[in-house]
Amino acid sequence: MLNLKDKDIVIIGAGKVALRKAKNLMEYGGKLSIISPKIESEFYNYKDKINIIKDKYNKKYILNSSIVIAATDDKKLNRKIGIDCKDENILCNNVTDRNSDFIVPSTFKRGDLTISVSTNGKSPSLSKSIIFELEEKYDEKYIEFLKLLGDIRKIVLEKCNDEKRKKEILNEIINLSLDDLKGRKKLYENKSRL
Ligand SMILES: C[C@@]1(CC(=O)O)c2cc3[nH]c(cc4nc(cc5[nH]c(cc(n2)[C@H]1CCC(=O)O)[C@@](C)(CC(=O)O)[C@@H]5CCC(=O)O)C(CC(=O)O)=C4CCC(=O)O)c(CCC(=O)O)c3CC(=O)O
Ligand SMILES: NC(=O)C1=CN([C@@H]2O[C@H](COP(=O)(O)OP(=O)(O)OC[C@H]3O[C@@H](n4cnc5c(N)ncnc54)[C@H](O)[C@@H]3O)[C@@H](O)[C@H]2O)C=CC1
Repeated sequence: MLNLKDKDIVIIGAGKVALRKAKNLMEYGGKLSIISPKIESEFYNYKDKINIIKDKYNKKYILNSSIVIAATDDKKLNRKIGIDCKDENILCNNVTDRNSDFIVPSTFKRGDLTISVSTNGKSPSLSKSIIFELEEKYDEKYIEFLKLLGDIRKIVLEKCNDEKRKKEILNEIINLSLDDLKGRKKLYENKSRL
């Protein structure tokens, strides 16, 4: 998982695929710019968050960025953008090439839980379908569940010095129900040592 806060990310092309990648990246922070002569209209809904530049690709636009997404419908141009990025030591995701610097998995989030699936470029459709199944299993309840697990873990790390017991507790609590987890949090909060 990359921490993209304050990183400059440039997306070349502003069609449907660029829009999907942009929405995904917005969830991770980062300063997004898009460069394209034609802009998918939905991009303008995010004009406070995305710097929209209506122009053809030019190398000057990628200089000083950390990550570039080559998302035009011109395979040759996407490849050229990849080469420019290599020259400048910038990581590039090419949406028309399975072998670019990195590929984007299918992803969903439940609070701090992130689930991502990749097929290493073999079948993006399969990634999407597996994510669809997992979204049903890991529903909205996991937001609170994970928050409680995080709260309890903090208490256990502070109050338990026995490494073996610490591990046992942290391994065990993931199997509790939401209500039992709430009870456990109260119990541990009221103890001075665990
Ligand atoms: C290598 C990779 C590079 C990258 O983009 O990072 C790549 C490449 C290519 N995708 C193509 C096609 C499609 N991609 C999708 C969908 C998604 N593609 C995504 C990622 C990736 N796609 C990376 C590998 C991920 C992995 O390992 O699984 C997802 C997971 C994430 C995202 O894009 O955010 C997102 C699901 C989002 C969701 O969950 O909703 C669909 C289905 C749809 O749109 O409904 C289709 C049409 C059906 C099909 O082909 O399966 C083509 C052919 C283009 C052409 O020639 O026409 C190429 C180029 C090639 O293969 O060379
Ligand atoms: N990796 C992936 O997840 C997927 C990739 N694709 C492929 O991705 C490519 C893009 O697909 P879409 O977004 O649906 O196409 P689209 O037609 O909606 O968008 C293409 C964009 O590229 C821009 N563009 C063209 N020449 C440019 C230039 N010189 N400089 C800057 N921008 C330029 C256009 O202005 C347009 O905004 C296609 O080749 C498609 O086959 C398709 C599906 C999924």
